[in-house]
Amino acid sequence: MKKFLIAPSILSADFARLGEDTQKVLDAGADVVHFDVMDNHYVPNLTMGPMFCKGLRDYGITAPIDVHLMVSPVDELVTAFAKAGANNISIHPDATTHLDRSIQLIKDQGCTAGIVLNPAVSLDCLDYIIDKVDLILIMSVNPGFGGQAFIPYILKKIAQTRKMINDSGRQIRLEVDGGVKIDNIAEIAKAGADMFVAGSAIFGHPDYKTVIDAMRQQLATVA
Ligand SMILES: O=C(CO)[C@H](O)[C@H](O)COP(=O)(O)O
Repeated sequence: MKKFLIAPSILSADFARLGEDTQKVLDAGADVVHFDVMDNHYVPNLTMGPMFCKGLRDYGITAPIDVHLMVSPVDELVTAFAKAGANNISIHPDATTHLDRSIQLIKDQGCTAGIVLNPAVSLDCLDYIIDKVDLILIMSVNPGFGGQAFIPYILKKIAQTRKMINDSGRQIRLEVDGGVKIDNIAEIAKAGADMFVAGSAIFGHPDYKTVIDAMRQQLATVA
């Protein structure tokens, strides 16, 4: 298993050329496609549905697609995104009435399952669900928009989550999303993250490879 994964958020990609831009960021060395789904209900923005995910597969994108559902309710879209080619689907505990059932639904659809915690949402539910998830996504901005600043108190939350994962003895990815840049990625990794979503930092630069290489150089300094 690769130690660190870089997952560009295509929320910041060129939507008029989504397939081409996604392939370009993968060719530049990205590991995973991070796919942000917003419903203008759970979050105040509206983005992409399952047809976009299928469109990327039809275009020829073969990399893992990591779907972050910022929607409520979740279950119908879980099924639709699994059919559309998602590999991982992550959901917010406060967006579904029956979290355990929704996590099981993701797995029954053949995907890995992630749980996402907004900045001020407690880690408490992990006590009950950690044995069933493959990924924990810690939001380091309030969800809804790219280009926001990393919230500093999240570093402590990442460290607390890392301890819970290590104590569980399970292989669980610890993903961080929001305000990840070249100059803070090492600090976020030192706190315990091993998967990094970056939207504006990568797609806002004219040369994606330069940013991804610089991020990997920073990660190489972390033991
Ligand atoms: O989920 C998100 C927002 O809800 C985005 O993935 C996230 O904000 C990444 O964008 P950036 O790297 O520009 O902060």
